[in-house]
Amino acid sequence: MTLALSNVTKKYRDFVAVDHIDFTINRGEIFGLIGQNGAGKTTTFRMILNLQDTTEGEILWNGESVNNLNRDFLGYLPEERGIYPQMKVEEQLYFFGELHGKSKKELKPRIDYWLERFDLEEKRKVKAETLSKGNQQKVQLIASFIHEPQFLILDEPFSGLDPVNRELLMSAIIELRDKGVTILFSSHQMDNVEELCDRLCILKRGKSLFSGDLQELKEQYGKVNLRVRTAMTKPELAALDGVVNVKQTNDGYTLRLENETHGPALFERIGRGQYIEKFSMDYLSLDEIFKLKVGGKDGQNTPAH
Ligand SMILES: Nc1ncnc2c1ncn2[C@@H]1O[C@H](COP(=O)(O)OP(=O)(O)OP(=O)(O)O)[C@@H](O)[C@H]1O
Repeated sequence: MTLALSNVTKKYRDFVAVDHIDFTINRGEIFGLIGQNGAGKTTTFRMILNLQDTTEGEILWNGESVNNLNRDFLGYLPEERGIYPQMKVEEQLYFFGELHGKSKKELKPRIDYWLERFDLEEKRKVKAETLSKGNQQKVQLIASFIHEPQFLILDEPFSGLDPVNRELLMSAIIELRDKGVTILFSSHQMDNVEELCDRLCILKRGKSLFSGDLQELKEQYGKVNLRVRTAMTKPELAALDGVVNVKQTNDGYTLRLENETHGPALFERIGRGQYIEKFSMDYLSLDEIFKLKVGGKDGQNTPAH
């Protein structure tokens, strides 16, 4: 159950929206596709969904071109939300399940389960338009996988959700993954990508800047975030050897280092042999790496060591 993109390219006349990208997503994996607005994510989804042709390259599901497959193997939660406002919640879910060839009998227990799981049981008989935005989103998410697809594309599934619903969705997505569903996930909120994905692809203007393991990406940059609580002032910290910049936080300072080899010497200098309440060397967050990579000229920004 593998999705494999090789050399996938989409041109609109002379404009290259997706430029020779490659990645593979394995069964039971959540794979992140990230990039700024216009980077080519939706175009990539549309080619996987076979709603658009590739200009070059191929997209295979278990070794077969997606062009030759019936679309029932996949589910899609698009970024633009759309449910039928006049339809009742449960009618809506039956409708989407039946579109993919499932019977009412097959759908009933799944609909019961997911409405209960998403705290929507008492809303099942109400029209979708009367639901709050977050509840509409939960219904749309259920609709995207009610036919139990093997492969699921989730585009910004968390936008507009409160923290409790975010957690609910997070655990539902993990549950689907654990059942063996292959998931392609996109979000502009990097903390969500970081929490869910082990592997990812970063797009910039259609080109892949990175495709692979998130931990390996972090290791390329090293533990260059030093979080410290100290009586030293910001200018004093900024003047230390190996420190690129200093940010004050509500819990001390975060120092960006040239590279992690400066750690021991900084520990000596900042601690001065005294007890030190907080001194931790951390990897950059995905959000920080994304800004460095995508903000770099033509994506050529490389780690500082
Ligand atoms: N039908 C089209 N004709 C011409 N250009 C298009 C067409 N569809 C998309 N594009 C262009 O292709 C590029 C990639 O668009 P795409 O929608 O894939 O980006 P995205 O990464 O999904 O962005 P967002 O995060 O804003 O949703 C953009 O520059 C867009 O203007």
